Amino acid sequence: MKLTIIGSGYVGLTTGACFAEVGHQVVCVDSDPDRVQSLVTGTVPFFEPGLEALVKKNVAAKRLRFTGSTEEGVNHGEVLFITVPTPPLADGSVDLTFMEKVAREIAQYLDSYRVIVDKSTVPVKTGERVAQTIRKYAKPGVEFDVVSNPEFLREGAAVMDLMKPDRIVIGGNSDRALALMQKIYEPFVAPVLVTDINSAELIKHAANSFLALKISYINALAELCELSGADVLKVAEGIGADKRIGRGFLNAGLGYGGSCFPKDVAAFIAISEQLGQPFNLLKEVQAINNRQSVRFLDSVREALWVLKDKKIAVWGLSFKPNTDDIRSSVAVSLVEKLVAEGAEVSAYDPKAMAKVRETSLASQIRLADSALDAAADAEALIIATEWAEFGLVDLAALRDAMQTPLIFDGRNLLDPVAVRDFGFQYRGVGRGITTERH
Ligand SMILES: NC(=O)c1ccc[n+]([C@@H]2O[C@H](COP(=O)([O-])OP(=O)(O)OC[C@H]3O[C@@H](n4cnc5c(N)ncnc54)[C@H](O)[C@@H]3O)[C@@H](O)[C@H]2O)c1
Ligand SMILES: O=c1ccn([C@@H]2O[C@H](COP(=O)(O)OP(=O)(O)O[C@H]3O[C@H](CO)[C@@H](O)[C@H](O)[C@H]3O)[C@@H](O)[C@H]2O)c(=O)[nH]1
Repeated sequence: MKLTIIGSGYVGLTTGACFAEVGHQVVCVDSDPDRVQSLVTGTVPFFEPGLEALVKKNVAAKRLRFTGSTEEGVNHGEVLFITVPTPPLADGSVDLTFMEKVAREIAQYLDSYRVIVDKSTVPVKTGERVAQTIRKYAKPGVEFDVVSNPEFLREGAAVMDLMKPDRIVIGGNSDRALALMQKIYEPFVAPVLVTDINSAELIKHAANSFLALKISYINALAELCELSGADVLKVAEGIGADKRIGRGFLNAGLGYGGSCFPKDVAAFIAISEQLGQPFNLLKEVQAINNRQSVRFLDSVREALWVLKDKKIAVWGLSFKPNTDDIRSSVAVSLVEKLVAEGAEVSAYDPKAMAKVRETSLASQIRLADSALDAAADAEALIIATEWAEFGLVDLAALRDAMQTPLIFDGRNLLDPVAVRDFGFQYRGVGRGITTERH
């Protein structure tokens, strides 16, 4: 089928490449000329495992191309997927100006029937507003349908998540549109859930908020583990073995970050308030999440007393491993807090250094060439993102490189017993049982 994706970011580009991979003819539109130029020359402007190869393969097979022209995109696709940003406003509610603008742009070029699919994460009832906007600005009589098809991919595993999703959610009320959507997803082996448009929109915020809730639940337990001498990893294993609970998203640490959870939990709270039923449980989810990094910094201060002039190494700057994305990264905000207190920070990330260089933080810290280089002469090491390579580091070399062998493991990456055997003092999150040497 002929498909158009409007917005070629993490979601748009991965969706476009995966649709092309299963045989659809895809045009990806983006309003950023630099991004289009980069994609035309085969360069994906962010790191996502497997994506660049998939893009190149499908461009070469002439199933995927890029343009800056929405008109070209609207003319090409029988179905138009909107994947533009839906960032937060200061009060937590969603800024829908990108959505509204795209709706107007589509309307301007609409000449014959199209399905307009909202894949961006939007508040419930946005589909209705998109339809009203298109109706208002389109030529009289032109036919179209609006469908909601939320995206559940995770960065770092985006291609796999799109090719083999747990489920595909399609919300709409037109048989014609739903039939086209089913046809698009036919090559994907996944259960398809068809709903009304409002339910589909709500599912996305409900899913992300529930995952964030699981993380805050385990982080609240981590605090109790520290106070009681229990080990949160064992507790997570013990409760996660119950199929009704599940082990996923029970990793205690510095809390959730990234471009989705913080904004989507805030959005769901704002949506619930607008609907007249404040979702107070989610406010506690946010509060626990914020407390994690505060508690973590407190433990660093407790060990080093004053942070001013202390040499602190930080491993990991991306918001999670296998991505170079530093949007709302807890690691970055932790570094900012250390810098604000006068610490001398040396940081290293396997993929995010280029993105950090584009920020003002770059001039305030030392950007190291490797994990060991970051740790040179450090009085403490903080693990802020659990990149696999940090778990494979030569512990003897690390101990010898550091001024003081002290590790704060914000993601429970290392084995406390193993690092203690190498002479380190170690502090994880929620690992009360291991705070003493046995
Ligand atoms: N990143 C994720 O992991 C993820 C996963 C699921 C859902 N989402 C949701 O998907 C949406 C997009 O997120 P993202 O991370 O891909 O964003 P992104 O910032 O990576 O990409 C958005 C792209 O849209 C382009 N754009 C903006 N306005 C445009 C317009 N008028 N016409 C054409 N292009 C335009 C931008 O230039 C940018 O390239 C958001 O609603 C987000 O919440 C994101
Ligand atoms: O047990 C866990 C799992 C995750 N995290 C943190 O949670 C954040 C988000 O992680 P993850 O969900 O893996 O990454 P995202 O790419 O942000 O994906 C989430 O957000 C996307 C955007 O909406 C959704 O599509 C995905 O389904 C949803 O998992 C990161 O800071 C992680 O460090 C934890 O602290 N503990």
